[in-house]
Amino acid sequence: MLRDPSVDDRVDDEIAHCLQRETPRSFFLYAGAGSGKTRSLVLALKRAQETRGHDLTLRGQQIAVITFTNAAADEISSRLDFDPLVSVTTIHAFAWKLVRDYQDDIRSWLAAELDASIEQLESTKSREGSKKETDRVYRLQKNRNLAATIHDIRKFTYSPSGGNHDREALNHSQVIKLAADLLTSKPLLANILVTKHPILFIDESQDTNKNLLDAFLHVASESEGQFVLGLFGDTMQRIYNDGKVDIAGSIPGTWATPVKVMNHRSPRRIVELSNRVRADADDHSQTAREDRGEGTVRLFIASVDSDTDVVEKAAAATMSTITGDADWTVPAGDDSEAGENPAVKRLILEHSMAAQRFHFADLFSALKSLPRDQTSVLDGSVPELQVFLQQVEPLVQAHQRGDQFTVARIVRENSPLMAHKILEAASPTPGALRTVLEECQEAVDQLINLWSGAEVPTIGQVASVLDGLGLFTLATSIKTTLMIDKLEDEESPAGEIDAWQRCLAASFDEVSRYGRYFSGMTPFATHQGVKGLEFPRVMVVLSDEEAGGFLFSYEKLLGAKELTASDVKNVATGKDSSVDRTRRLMYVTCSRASEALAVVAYTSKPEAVRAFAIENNWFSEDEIVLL
Ligand SMILES: Nc1ncnc2c1ncn2[C@@H]1O[C@H](COP(=O)(O)OP(=O)(O)OP(=O)(O)O)[C@@H](O)[C@H]1O
Repeated sequence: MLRDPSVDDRVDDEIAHCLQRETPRSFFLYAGAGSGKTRSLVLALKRAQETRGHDLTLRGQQIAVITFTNAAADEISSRLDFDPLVSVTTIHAFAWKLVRDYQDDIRSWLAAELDASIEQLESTKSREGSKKETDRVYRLQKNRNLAATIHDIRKFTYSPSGGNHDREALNHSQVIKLAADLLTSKPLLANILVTKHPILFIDESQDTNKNLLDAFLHVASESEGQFVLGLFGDTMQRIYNDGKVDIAGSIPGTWATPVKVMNHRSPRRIVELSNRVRADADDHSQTAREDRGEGTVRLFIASVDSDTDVVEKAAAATMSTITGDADWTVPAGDDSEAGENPAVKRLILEHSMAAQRFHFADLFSALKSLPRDQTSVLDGSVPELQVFLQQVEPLVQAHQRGDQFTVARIVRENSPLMAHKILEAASPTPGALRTVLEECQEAVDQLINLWSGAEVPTIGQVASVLDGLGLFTLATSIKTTLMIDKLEDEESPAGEIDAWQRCLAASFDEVSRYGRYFSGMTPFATHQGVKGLEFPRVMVVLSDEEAGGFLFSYEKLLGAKELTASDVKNVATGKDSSVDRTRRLMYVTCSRASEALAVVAYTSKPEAVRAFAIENNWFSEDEIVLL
């Protein structure tokens, strides 16, 4: 077995060769988890800076890099000392920069899109009065209005950070589709791309929008010898549906296809498990570095109806005993709960599983029932809750640690009461100001008083006190809910108010926990959210029942549940099946661990999962613990 850590250095040399002016060649890098793809990407850019920087700059050309997130773009730019030779952007920003000057083309494209959409909406009527039908009529009208006036729009706009809903603003998916369509249909635009950016790298290419990726592949094939398209990524880590299935199968024979084999992140046992998980999807197998050691993996199997706190605590304790690493458990005497042990990253499939484990489930399920777009609920930015998260919570905490300076600052900066009282005092003499401060202090005391009993107050109790005192500004929906509560309306109110009533009935602790979870201050992360990251101790929690989705099924992957007829059909026709998707997710999660890995599987058939794990050589008998 090859275990020389520098074995993949030749891959970097091969990529550097592809970038030379005399021998430009597109390439697709085959590289699995932890193989140092980012390092190879940055190294390639650095070499291009040295060999071609001067020449490209003279011609006003730039190397372009497309990343998956803004954070990744910043990281790469900073590693290159923000050299203007390299333009690093997300896909949306790149697409818009490419097309924004072609306003007439944008207009014709949008007009054609609208016509197609109108035609489709006209031919798909639903039942009169149904939500679907109301929605259809609304969209039809909106599209007809826009189509009728599109020629009056002087300039189309787009903002990668979103938020602009004006008539002339394009949305995220339109910008991607527009760029893809124009790149394939307008040779001029493709020429401009190639002239401006003779080298284009795409990071995380497996999750890059398939239409746009196909457009870049088209440009690369038309401009061979003048343009280098470099694809980085790992097909086994494709986790969004937007990505292109089987990129590897679309790579022309003229491209370079270097392969990295070393995993620099994980110890031998974890690399071996990742190889096994991957083996049924393709034949890429990795080698672990000698100096990463042996590492530990365990599969804990529990029945679906188990108490998750008990199971996961027991799994962590067992990991601690086996590895001799005390960080798997919270030390005795530490008052943080087991679920909050920051040393163990717990990977859950859905936010609701974190809500359950981190105790904000009542609030979260109430928020999820709000009849609105769920984006803010699922990223922690629900506007109505910000007063609790940004004002009440820090104020109470500052008070509890005796930091009156911070309490005063929060009130001064945020309280309408303070501003209002100062205005009321006709001439703000020092005496009048003192009175204002005393009144504010009284309001703060009343708020703090809610925490003096044995019980933490509910969100509703806090809101009610704020409402009465005017200390901080409450959102209208919360004020309305409080008012309805006061009226003691006999009829159960529907929809939004009902959801807010349930939110207000939750303990204030839940809102703090909700805030901490979404600001990344807990050990929980979702399976999809940890792409690209690594942690020493990882606990992967598999629980289809709790996740409640239909896209993934660990029960099917682990042999506890039969494939459905459509799964069988998908497999037979080479289509992506739920087992394929789940296997990729399992590969991503397990390969995050750099020291030890615990997989906790909740299943309806513990024995079947155990048999599957042993038969497929994922885990040996003594690596499996039935809980
Ligand atoms: N040649 C190398 N020598 C030493 N360490 C390396 C090397 N390449 C990468 N590493 C280290 O290995 C780890 C994994 O690297 P990196 O995160 O870049 O891999 P990746 O291919 O992007 O992984 P993934 O696809 O799993 O997110 C990092 O800690 C990185 O610092």
